[in-house]
Amino acid sequence: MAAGGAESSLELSLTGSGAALPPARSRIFKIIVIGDSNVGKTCLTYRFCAGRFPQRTEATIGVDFRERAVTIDGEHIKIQLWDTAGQERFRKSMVQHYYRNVHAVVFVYDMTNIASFHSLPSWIEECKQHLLANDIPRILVGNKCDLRSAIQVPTDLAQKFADTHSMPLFETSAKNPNDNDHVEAIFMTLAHKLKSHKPLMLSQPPDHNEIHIKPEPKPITSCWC
Ligand SMILES: Nc1nc2c(ncn2[C@@H]2O[C@H](COP(=O)(O)OP(=O)(O)OP(=O)(O)O)[C@@H](O)[C@H]2O)c(=O)[nH]1
Repeated sequence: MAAGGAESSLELSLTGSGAALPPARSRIFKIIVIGDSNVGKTCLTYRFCAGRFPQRTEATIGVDFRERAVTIDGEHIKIQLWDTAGQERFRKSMVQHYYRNVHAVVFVYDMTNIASFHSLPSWIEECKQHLLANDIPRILVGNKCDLRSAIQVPTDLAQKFADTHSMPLFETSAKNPNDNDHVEAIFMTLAHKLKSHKPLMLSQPPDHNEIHIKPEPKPITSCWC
């Protein structure tokens, strides 16, 4: 899906008595997902927003945008995941757009590819260059933990890196259906954090396809496979 549609609007709804009332407002959280090409950014965002692993993916060009409505503690919230291109040649023209009005950042590496882990400092540097505020929540996600025999990034190494950069670490798999809940918990943990931070409020009519999520998923710092 092409980036866009993030604008919000305030509409009026009618009650049974005919009186016009504004609909409930919902906050929108914009979360960007960044990391090397092929680490599984598209699959992770798809898993959270569509509830399944995509049958096939192609390299993201520029940025893709997926959205899911959730309810946390009775509040309607829209979680927008901006799935960015990992390949430099597909990023250049878009990069300044997706760093605008960001509420949280998800750094992703592939647990079976040490090079994607070693690239993390350059992704952190890119965030700095785009002047992201220091207090924006950031998390680190090691993906593809289902490929147990091919793991190249040990958990203790990743945990050390996460600690150094004050980020929680999550190891998971977008592919393994048993890990579905865990991908869910990662993004819901972020949403809970953002909700308590009370970032920019945007007006938005409630969504009919809303999915209700139980509150307070536990942050976990080890593999969920
Ligand atoms: N085994 C396994 N494969 C995965 C997992 N997540 C993604 N993949 C595979 O990894 C490849 C790349 O996945 P994408 O989601 O397209 O990667 P990306 O990070 O979005 O790549 P770019 O768009 O180029 O930045 C695909 O072949 C996926 O099927 C996972 O959790 N486990």
